[in-house]
Amino acid sequence: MQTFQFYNPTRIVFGPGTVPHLSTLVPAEARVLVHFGGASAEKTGTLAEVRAALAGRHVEEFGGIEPNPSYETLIRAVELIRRDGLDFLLAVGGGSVIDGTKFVAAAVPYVGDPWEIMLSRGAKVSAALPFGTVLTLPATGSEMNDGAVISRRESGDKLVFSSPLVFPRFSILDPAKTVTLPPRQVANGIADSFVHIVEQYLTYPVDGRVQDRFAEGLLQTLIEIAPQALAVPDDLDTRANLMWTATLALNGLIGAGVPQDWATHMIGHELTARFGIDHARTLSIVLPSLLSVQREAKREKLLRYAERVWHLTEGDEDHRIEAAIAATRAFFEGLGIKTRLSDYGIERGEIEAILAQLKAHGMTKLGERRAITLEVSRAILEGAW
Ligand SMILES: NC(=O)c1ccc[n+]([C@@H]2O[C@H](COP(=O)([O-])OP(=O)(O)OC[C@H]3O[C@@H](n4cnc5c(N)ncnc54)[C@H](O)[C@@H]3O)[C@@H](O)[C@H]2O)c1
Repeated sequence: MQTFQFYNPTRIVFGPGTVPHLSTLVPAEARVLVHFGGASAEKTGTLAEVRAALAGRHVEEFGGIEPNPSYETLIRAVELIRRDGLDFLLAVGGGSVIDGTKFVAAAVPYVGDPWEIMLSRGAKVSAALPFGTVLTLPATGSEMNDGAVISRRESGDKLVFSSPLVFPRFSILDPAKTVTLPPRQVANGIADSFVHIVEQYLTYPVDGRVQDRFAEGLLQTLIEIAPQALAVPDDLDTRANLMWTATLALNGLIGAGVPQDWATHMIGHELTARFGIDHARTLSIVLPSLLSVQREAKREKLLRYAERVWHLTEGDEDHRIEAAIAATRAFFEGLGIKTRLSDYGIERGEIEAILAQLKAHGMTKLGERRAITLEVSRAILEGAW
């Protein structure tokens, strides 16, 4: 196992009916800005519950944080907070609203151009406003981690930053808040969580037995609950399992002490930035091809994945690896997610432009061994077409 530090200060308040806990979780004297996305938070009644829990406080609201939150929108929240002297943020929504809130939290006290936060990948963050979250979409793990992904529309960038200063103070995880999700978002959440786990598991062995078994347990849970989570929205036990799996998939625990890949994410971000494809769908396009191209580098873990996650024990090693990659693709397709670039109407000729974006963003040595050069990314994208 590799040397590591594990730090996670986010309080999780889990279970149906937990939104009223906001009344004690948000400091009484705070001047609060509630962040939300589109119409869903209002329509589903979650905002009304939040307002009721914070009645009597100084509370302002900022809606319209879009999926793949944009710098252009978030900077308006920064201006509002500075103007009105607000000092506590509450994100109500999925990963986009929470990520956007993290950026705003860091941007408000930032001296200089806040985009530098993204360009420095968070290294320049030295202060941030405190914030909590009410999660409505199990997918990203953003509710219990210190990372965020922000897009800049004018330049077509989609960049990641992280800082220990942007862990949420608390996150309310109420599975009942997910019953209104359209099937597309449920499928996305399952696929996103799945790939988060794979990024931290399917690398090379370092005898991290605890991490491997945590990861295998989470992957098996997703495979087991996916059909029911999609078919029966108000099965709260299933939704609770999905919610907690998605959080544990990316709260730092399973990745501590083991190598991590993240190449699928970095290539996927370029697909969202260029074509607007949902985050989880980009991952489902890239991952099967990446596993295929990287089969030698990942050989030992692929064999373990085949056996422990998919129970594939028949045939020789190459056959089992092939079958595990096919099972991964079939899992995404079974969620209703197409797994090829061509399924999204993307021309083969676009691959050069995607590679140019990767180059422009410094993504020229990706993966757990930094061995995914642009040439390897080209092979992955061609295999994904
Ligand atoms: N910070 C991280 O660690 C991390 C990890 C992975 C992905 N991300 C980023 O997170 C973003 C994606 O977040 P996401 O997958 O949570 O989706 P999202 O937050 O973009 O939401 C997707 C859609 O679902 C709607 N929605 C949310 N909750 C709903 C509900 N309960 N009922 C009905 N509709 C609802 C939203 O309004 C939105 O239209 C991407 O930008 C991605 O890059 C961040």
